[in-house]
Amino acid sequence: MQQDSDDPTKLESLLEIIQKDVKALKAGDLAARTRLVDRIAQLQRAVETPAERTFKMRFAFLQQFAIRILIENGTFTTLCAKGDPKITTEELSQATGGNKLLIERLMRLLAAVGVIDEIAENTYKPNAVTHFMNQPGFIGAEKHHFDLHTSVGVRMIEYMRTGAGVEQFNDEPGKQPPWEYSHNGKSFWKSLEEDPECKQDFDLYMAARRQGDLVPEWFQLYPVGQELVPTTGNNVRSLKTGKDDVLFVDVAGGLGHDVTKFRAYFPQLPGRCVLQDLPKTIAQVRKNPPQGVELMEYDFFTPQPVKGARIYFFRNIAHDWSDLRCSEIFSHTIAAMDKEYSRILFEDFVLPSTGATYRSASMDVHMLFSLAGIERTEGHWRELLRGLGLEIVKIWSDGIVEHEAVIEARKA
Ligand SMILES: C[S@@+](CC[C@H](N)C(=O)[O-])C[C@H]1O[C@@H](n2cnc3c(N)ncnc32)[C@H](O)[C@@H]1O
Repeated sequence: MQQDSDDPTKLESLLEIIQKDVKALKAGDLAARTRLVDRIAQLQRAVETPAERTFKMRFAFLQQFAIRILIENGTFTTLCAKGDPKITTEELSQATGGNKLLIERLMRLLAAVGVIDEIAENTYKPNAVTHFMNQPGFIGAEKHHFDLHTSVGVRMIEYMRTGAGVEQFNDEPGKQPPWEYSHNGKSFWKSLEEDPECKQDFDLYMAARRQGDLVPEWFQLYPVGQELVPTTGNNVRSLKTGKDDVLFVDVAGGLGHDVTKFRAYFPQLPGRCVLQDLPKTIAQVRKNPPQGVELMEYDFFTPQPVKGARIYFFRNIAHDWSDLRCSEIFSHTIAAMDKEYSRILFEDFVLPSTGATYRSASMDVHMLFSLAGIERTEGHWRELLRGLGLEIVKIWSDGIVEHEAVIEARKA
C-alpha cells in the first residue's frame, strides 16, 4: 500500500516548511508556534503507517484509565510532591499504599506518552506535563471526563439500538439525550447538582481550563480599550456612569474567573460588574468572593433581572445547548437589553467551513454527546441570532482557527 513516507519529496517539503517556522518562531513570530504544532503532526502522520496510526487511536483511551487510577490512589500527587529529582515505584507504593506492580505498569504507559519521565528501571520523575495536570482544575478535568463521560460512550450503542439513533438536538421535547440515558435519566446539570464532588471538579475545571493555553483573553479579542470608553457623551462607545449602571454581566460565569479578571484589568471603567450562575455555584463563590464583583443567583431560563447593562457575556454557553434552548436562554437577556446601549457577547468557536482543528472538531463532538450542544459555523451563528432579533456587529477573532472568537451582537 502506497503511503506518504514512501514519497521523500513530501517529507522533505514538510521539513522545509517546519524549518522556516522554527526560524520564524526564533525571530519572535508567535503564530509560528501554532503552525509548527500543526506541521509536526502532519509530518508524523506522513511517516506513520496506517496500522501504527490506528493502533494509537484505538488504545488512546487507556492513557485516561492510567491517569485516573493513579490520581485516585494518590500516586500522581505523590509523584509531583516527592518525585524530584527521582522516585522509585517502590517508594511510590510505600507512600500511597498502592500496589507496586499496578503502579509500574501504569507508569510505564504514561512515560511512553510523555506524561512523566522515566529515569531508570522503575524510577521516574514528574515533567512539566505532570505538574500541569496535577493542578486542582486539571485533576478536576481528568475526573470529570473519566468519571462522567466514559459511561455515555459505554452505553452509546445500546442507546442507538433503542431506536433513538443519534439525534442532533436531543434536548428538544420528546427526546432523551445519551447523557440522560446513561445517567439514570438525569440531565448533565442535574448530575452535577446532586454530586458535590463532581460539581466541584467541574467548576474548578471550568475556571482553570484556559490556563497555559496561550490563547488570548476575550477582552484582548474584543478590544475593550477601544469599544468601552470611560467618559460620558454622545459617543456610541461612552459608558454610563450612574451608581446603578451595570457595565458587565457574566451570565453563567461559573466561579467568576472571567468577570474577576475583567474587573482587575479595567478598574478605571465605570459601572457594576455582576456574576450570575446557579445557586450552588454562587454559594461556592461566596466562600471567597472576588473583589468588585456582585454575585447573583440566576437561572437563565427565567427573565433576566439585570436590565440595560452595557455587556451581557455568555462564554461557552451557546455551545452547551440546541438552537431551541439557546433561543429560550438568550431571549430572556435580549428582553432586558437596551436597544442602543447594550451589547451581547458570545465567546465560542466559529467553525471554519473547511480545516477545523482537532480541538474545535473534538469540542463539537464532545458537546453532541455530553449535552445536546454544538459548535457553530458562522452561517449557523448568523441564522440563530437573526432568529432572535439580533444583528451581529462584528466577529472578533485573532484569525487562528484553533482559537475561539467573540461574537458581538445588538438588538436589530
Ligand atoms: C460550560 S460552563 C461555562 C462557565 C463559564 N462561562 C466559562 O466559560 O468558564 C456552563 C455554566 O452554565 C451554568 N448553568 C447551567 N445551567 C444553568 C442555568 N439554568 N442557569 C444559569 N446557569 C446555568 C453552569 O453552572 C456553568 O457554570
